[in-house]
Amino acid sequence: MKPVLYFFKQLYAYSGKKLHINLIGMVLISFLDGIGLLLLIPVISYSGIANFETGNSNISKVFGFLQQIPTFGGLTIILLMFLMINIIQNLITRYITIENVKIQHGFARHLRLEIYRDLLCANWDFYIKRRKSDLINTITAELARVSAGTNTFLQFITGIIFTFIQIGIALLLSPQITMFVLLSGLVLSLFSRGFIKRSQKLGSRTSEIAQSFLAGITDNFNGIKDIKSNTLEQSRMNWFRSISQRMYNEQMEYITIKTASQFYYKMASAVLISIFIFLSVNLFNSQAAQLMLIIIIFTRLWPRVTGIQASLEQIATTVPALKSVIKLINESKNAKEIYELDYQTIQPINIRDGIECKNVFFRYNTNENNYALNGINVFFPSNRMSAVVGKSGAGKSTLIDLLMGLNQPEKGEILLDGVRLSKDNLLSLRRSVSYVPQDPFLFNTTIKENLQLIYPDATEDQMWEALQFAAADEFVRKLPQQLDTLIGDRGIRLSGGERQRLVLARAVLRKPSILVLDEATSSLDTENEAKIQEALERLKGRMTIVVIAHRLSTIRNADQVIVLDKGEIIQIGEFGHLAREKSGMFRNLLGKQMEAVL
Ligand SMILES: Nc1ncnc2c1ncn2[C@@H]1O[C@H](COP(=O)(O)OP(=O)(O)OP(=O)(O)O)[C@@H](O)[C@H]1O
Repeated sequence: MKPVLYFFKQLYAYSGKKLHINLIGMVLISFLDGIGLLLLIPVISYSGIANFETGNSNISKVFGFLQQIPTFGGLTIILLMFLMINIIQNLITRYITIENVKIQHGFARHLRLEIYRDLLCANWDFYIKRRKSDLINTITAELARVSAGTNTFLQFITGIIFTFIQIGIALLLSPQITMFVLLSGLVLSLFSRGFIKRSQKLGSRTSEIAQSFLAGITDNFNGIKDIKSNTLEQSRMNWFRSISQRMYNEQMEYITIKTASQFYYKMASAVLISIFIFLSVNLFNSQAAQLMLIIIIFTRLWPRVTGIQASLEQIATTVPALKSVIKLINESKNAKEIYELDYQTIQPINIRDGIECKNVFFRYNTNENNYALNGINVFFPSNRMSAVVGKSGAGKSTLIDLLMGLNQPEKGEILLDGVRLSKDNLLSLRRSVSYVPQDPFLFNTTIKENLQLIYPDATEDQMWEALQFAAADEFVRKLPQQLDTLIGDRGIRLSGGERQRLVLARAVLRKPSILVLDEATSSLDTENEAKIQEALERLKGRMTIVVIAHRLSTIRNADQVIVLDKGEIIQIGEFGHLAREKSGMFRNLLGKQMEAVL
């Protein structure tokens, strides 16, 4: 129940006045509905089907005034009232339906925006601990279920209000019959708790299957090349078949529970009404008028009771989705690192002396003993090129993630010109960094728009200059529409090297003061690598460059080379100097690469 309350509070905070107006509208409709129902009685009386005796009964008191009106006029008045009530009732119903949909979708949009903003503002650690497909699933499928749940919840409130007012009217007409219906409803609701529990369990399974489905599909298309080249189609098809079957079973189970509970209620209704009529006629000698009332009250009140039950079951299936959305909201809020998205006004940092790692320790999992970085002390001088090398898993990417403030040291500190890197200067640092990752990201749009992504105000001349720097101008000129050429999903229409050069051009376009390259030249041929090397050489005095390189030839001109092994710095110095250290790992790495080339 807690998650439902949480969302109700959120919904209330979001819709406020609108929800009040809707509630008043619902009360009005219920009253009008009740009056319409009451009017049926004199109509029946006039028609002569049954006679509601005058006297002391509640009904005769309500309709006593009608006796003053001549028969023909009375019926006309009643029918006109009936018509008016129906028109007003339907107009309000239409208004409320539209307003409820507005509340439902408006609330979903509000939640979506909030969650997306929180996700964008969450730190890197939040992302490395989660599957991307789970995040996608929560903000798409689970949120859609929450939105549908909001609708059910609004229906539930409507149901409750209607029921209470109908109960009031029914009590006015006949307290005994109403009490009987209510007691029966209560007894049945005790039996139906099982349905609600089963619905909730089913809802958890729905969430879990949807999560696995999206994760599997995402992996499938991300790894389609591997699937094709390793003939894994058959096994993927088997996986797909099995998860589709689970989805089918789950839908079938859902409909089985739903129809079972509805069947149960409808049968109970038929049995109860039969018993009641039987008892009324045989034991209490009720008249036609009373029997009419029994049927009217039963047929009006009972569907409300079953409607509430159906809404409760549906809300129960939504609870797991509510829980996972709440979890995501809380976790992303706890991982907040950006407090104001409009950070264009934040000035980039201009590093004068350099960036220093002082006794830095970092591990990905604080429950484990393994440190990815273990007591790192190093200085990256400004406007110089530093290269980080080491075997796979040595901690190179982790180190530059810390330099960019993506992760924070567990112990020790990162100093920018002597000032500790903290949340106060984090965005200034990020605004001065351009980063080229191992697996660079290109949008499925034109080259121009991909370049503008980093620097929206760039002129075409500046773009060509950046492309030339990255040795990418030649291939872009050869493309049919040059800068306006569409490059396909994630740049798939370009070769690996072309993609890398384009991303490099994008990185230098905004002339950052810090350029971080993670394996940025790994897909380049020797000729283009040499061009990049020259370009980096030209930039050396103008920006601080940090390069991770497996291909050691790229960093031949680096001002300092940092050799990492198992999270520790084991060598540091100039390329030539390290190359001459006979027992050093750098020479070893270099030797292995030379062997590979030969
Ligand atoms: N997200 C993560 N969660 C847990 N451990 C991680 C994570 N990323 C890296 N590690 C671990 O931290 C250590 C350093 O990894 P890192 O990626 O920094 O190495 P690297 O030198 O950049 O390797 P490579 O050259 O293969 O990219 C490795 O032992 C790795 O398994």
